[in-house]
Amino acid sequence: MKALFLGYGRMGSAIGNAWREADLVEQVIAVDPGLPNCEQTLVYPTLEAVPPEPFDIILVAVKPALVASALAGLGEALCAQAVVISVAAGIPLAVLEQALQGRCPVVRAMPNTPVLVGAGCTGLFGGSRLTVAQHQLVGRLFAAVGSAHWVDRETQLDAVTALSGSGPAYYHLFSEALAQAGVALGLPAELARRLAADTAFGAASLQRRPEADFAALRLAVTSPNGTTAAAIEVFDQDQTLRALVLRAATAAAVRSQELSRGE
Ligand SMILES: NC(=O)C1=CN([C@@H]2O[C@H](COP(=O)(O)OP(=O)(O)OC[C@H]3O[C@@H](n4cnc5c(N)ncnc54)[C@H](O)[C@@H]3O)[C@@H](O)[C@H]2O)C=CC1
Ligand SMILES: O=C(O)[C@@H]1CCC=N1
Repeated sequence: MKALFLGYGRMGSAIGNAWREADLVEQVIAVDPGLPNCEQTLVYPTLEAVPPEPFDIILVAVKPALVASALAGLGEALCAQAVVISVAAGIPLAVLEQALQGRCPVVRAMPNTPVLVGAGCTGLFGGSRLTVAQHQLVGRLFAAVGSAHWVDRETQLDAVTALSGSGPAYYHLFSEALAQAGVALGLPAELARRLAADTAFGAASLQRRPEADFAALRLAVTSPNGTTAAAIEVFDQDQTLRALVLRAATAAAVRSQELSRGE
């Protein structure tokens, strides 16, 4: 299987490298005017420079404002047999289909950066022209680099973006804050960083067990009148943390909706 990537920055290269390392695609070719040739990926500066051979998958991973123009330049020779996948936040199927003028079926995907280590999660929504075989292929491709989840309504992708698309950054911010707190409490910076990362990994591993209940996991750490209770009381005072998380996720979803209106 051959894959063409339009845009090979952080998200494009994370997916392309992961698919190639998992042997899901035999050849990855990218178009990216901002990159030199990568070690295992042939990178062309423009679409016109790509030899006119058909691809099975064409994944567009440019910034949302550039998606329509990047797709408009896709010639019949490249996309005659392809499924086009857009990972761009907010850009609606209707805009993607219009840019392609019906040349191929389209899927919207909202992955996240942990696809790079096979631990991503991706929300998917397919257009009406997608065949059952193509639906299965796209699901398999994203499941192979984490988990893949089809949503029923396109608008749900705004919530997926706010939760798991942007979500890794929330956890990284929390780890930054926790490591800084460790240093403030007297630990060497490297030890604080390591403890924060290992704690995030350990807690996530417990959360991913079948039937895991997040509240029960929290209570299992929280001895009555103990150290955790003292910290949780600060986080949960007047629902502070939960209210903040809701505000932050809502801001991300609203931004996704704005992007869909071209704002
Ligand atoms: N970074 C993330 O965690 C996630 C990003 N996304 C989406 O992925 C898309 C790309 O985001 P990032 O990878 O973070 O940005 P990025 O800036 O790292 O990558 C974008 C790449 O597109 C290239 N580019 C610009 N114009 C181009 C053109 N006309 N043709 C081909 N390539 C072109 C740039 O040189 C750059 O390397 C965005 O639409 C974003 O919404 C989706 C999920 C997660
Ligand atoms: O911040 C962004 O717009 C992109 C989409 C989800 C994660 N990064």
